[in-house]
Amino acid sequence: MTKSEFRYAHHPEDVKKYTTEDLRREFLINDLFNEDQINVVYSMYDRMIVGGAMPVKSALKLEPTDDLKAENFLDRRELGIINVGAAGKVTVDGEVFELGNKEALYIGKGAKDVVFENGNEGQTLFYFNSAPAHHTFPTKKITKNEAEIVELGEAKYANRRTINKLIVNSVLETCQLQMGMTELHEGSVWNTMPSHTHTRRMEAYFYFDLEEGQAVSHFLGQPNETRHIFMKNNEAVLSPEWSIHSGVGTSNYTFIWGMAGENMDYGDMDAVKTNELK
Ligand SMILES: O=C[C@H](O)[C@@H](O)CC(=O)C(=O)O
Ligand SMILES: [Zn+2]
Repeated sequence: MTKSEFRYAHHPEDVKKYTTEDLRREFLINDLFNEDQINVVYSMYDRMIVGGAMPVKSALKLEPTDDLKAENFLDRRELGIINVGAAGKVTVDGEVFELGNKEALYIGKGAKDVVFENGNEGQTLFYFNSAPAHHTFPTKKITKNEAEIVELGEAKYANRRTINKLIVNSVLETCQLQMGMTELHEGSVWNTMPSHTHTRRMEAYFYFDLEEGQAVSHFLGQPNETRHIFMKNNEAVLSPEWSIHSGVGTSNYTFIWGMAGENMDYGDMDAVKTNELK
């Protein structure tokens, strides 16, 4: 079963007036994993789809939603999946890909049958992002061994973190999707500081491996007009092209970032000086 939701894009002048409840309704995605269900949010930010699949008793087939008006989900799209749970498998037109925890799969445009299945080591949880695509690049599994890994931050700023660039153009070709996973080291709690915007691309963050009872305060908004959303484990948040996307946790955590838009240049960011944030 697939549950689908549609989200509009916003003008930053409107978002200035949003209450906590408005911000959460528009930007927070807090219902990604339900037993034997696929949940998708179709966003007007670069038509990015953010989703989660939790196969328990049965295998789950990725079905097109009404927003897609397509025969198959990937007729005009590409897909990036990262397993944030126990081992599971994804079958793409008959080809089986075993995905362990924190392993990724890129699926090119045109694949017809994408099926998610649980393994037998515990509960698998597949987080995914999908963007429009106009060319078919090969489907490929990516582990940390193939990833481009960058160490960032400093313990004295509580932001030591390992950036695993999994689905990026230095690792494999995609049309516009870029995805990766950033792991905060123990004792480090700040991500994406100094923060940045990139008007050429939207972004979605998905926070996981956050200890029970802890929270991440995610910051959004234009650099001179920021807001925050308190987030729990396994929740995602949409970041408009004009918004910063940074967070601070009450403990360490891991998050997945996914982007779609104009260019494929990971380094294309407009940095914001930390002491100029408002
Ligand atoms: O545009 C790039 C993204 O915001 C993230 O990759 C940043 C990030 O993971 C980090 O600094 O911790
Ligand atoms: Zn970014």
